[in-house]
Amino acid sequence: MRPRRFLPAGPLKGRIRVPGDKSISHRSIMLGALAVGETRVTGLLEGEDVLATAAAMRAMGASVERLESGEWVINGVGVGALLQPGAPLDMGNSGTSTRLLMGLIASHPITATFTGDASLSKRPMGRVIDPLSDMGAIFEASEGGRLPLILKGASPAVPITYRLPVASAQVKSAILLAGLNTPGITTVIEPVPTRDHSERMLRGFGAELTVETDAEGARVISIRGEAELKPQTIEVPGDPSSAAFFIVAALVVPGSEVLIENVGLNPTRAGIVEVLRLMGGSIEEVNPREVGGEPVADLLVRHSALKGIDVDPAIVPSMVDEFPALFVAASLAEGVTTTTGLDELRVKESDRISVMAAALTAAGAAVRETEDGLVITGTGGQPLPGSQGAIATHLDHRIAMSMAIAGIASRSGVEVDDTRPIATSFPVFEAMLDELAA
Ligand SMILES: O=C(O)C1=C[C@@H](OP(=O)(O)O)[C@@H](O)[C@H](O)C1
Ligand SMILES: C=C(OP(=O)(O)O)C(=O)O
Repeated sequence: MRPRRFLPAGPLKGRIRVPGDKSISHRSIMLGALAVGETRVTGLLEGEDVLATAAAMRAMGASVERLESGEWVINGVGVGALLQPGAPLDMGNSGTSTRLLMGLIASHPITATFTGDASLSKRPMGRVIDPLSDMGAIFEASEGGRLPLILKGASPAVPITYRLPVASAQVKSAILLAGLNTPGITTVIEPVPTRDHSERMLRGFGAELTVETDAEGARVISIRGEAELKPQTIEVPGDPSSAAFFIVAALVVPGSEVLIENVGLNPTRAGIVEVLRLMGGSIEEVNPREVGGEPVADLLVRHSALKGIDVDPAIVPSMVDEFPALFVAASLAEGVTTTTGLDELRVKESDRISVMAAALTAAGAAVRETEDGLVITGTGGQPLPGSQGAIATHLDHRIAMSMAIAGIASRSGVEVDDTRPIATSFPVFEAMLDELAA
């Protein structure tokens, strides 16, 4: 364990550039590994989760090499040509690697064992095992559909039409990726829209993919299988989920003004910006442009007097990873913030509802946990008292980073029990925070 006490900071000033988007980085490597020829990626996130994806694609025959910081070159094997890995695939802490790779392997004639850390081994895999089994893949999972598990791919796989029972981009993507090497048309029906990076990137790599809206307003996404992918040059935009910690930090620490460059603002990801603005946050979009087929802008964030609000549950999928950071903002706002519809947060790296309730309470915030959310009464801009002992982060990077921000906005600091998991998604987080707060 690597504990650290995050101490109160003066105004945050300056400009930062957050690392590349984690979702897009995973997909760049996976799709590059399936295209015949050389894919070049710049701005790749070199976090542990993405490195787990890179190692897995290497183990299945692709060449995935780092040239310099963020700059990678991938030589793919072609759809249908993944090799059987010689050893178990260690997915570390990464749900995205696990579920998307299960999709890829499900329609290849190979067998793979998936393992992960203590956090990942508690997370539900039934949500991908069910549809991929319908496509013909065979699973031997641990109790409750968990890791470690063995997956035997189907050859040929059977195309399906599947209606997502949970709003999950990982489940959607797993089925679409399985569809890549499945004869015929594989369809996913998505009643609630989730991040659409897979759709954008599959199309970019040349797959035949259509998106329609049905009579009930659900998205109907179809992919034609036995696709041939063409190698691409990809510039990965900055990760809005990483930017969120610094947006909140700049909003809550008096006197702050921070420019966060190159933040991806895909509408299926940008819910946090909308909610913080509704709370009164000053977040200005400077130089809006397109990077790697995604909308991007620099965000100028200034300290603001935040007000509590009722967060509309319809916005949850577009900010599903940002609630821990939002809870910190709510703890420092004036009045009550109510969140509902957050059931999915209970099956992330930790149960982010309970763990954040306990963490913020330990830091002196007024928090009440409900079945599907938190009700937080803010301090009205006064710093949080701070924590006595160490806050338990349960191998969850986003809990650690959120409580670090709570610490800099506290009177006595907040101690986090383990900062190591931060490296799964944002290895330079502490260095950036220390520099801005210096
Ligand atoms: O598809 C993706 O890249 C992701 C989807 C989301 O998970 P779910 O699909 O489980 O909601 C998100 O929480 C995760 O960080 C990344
Ligand atoms: C939920 C997350 O990631 P994953 O599901 O890939 O572990 C996250 O990064 O917050």
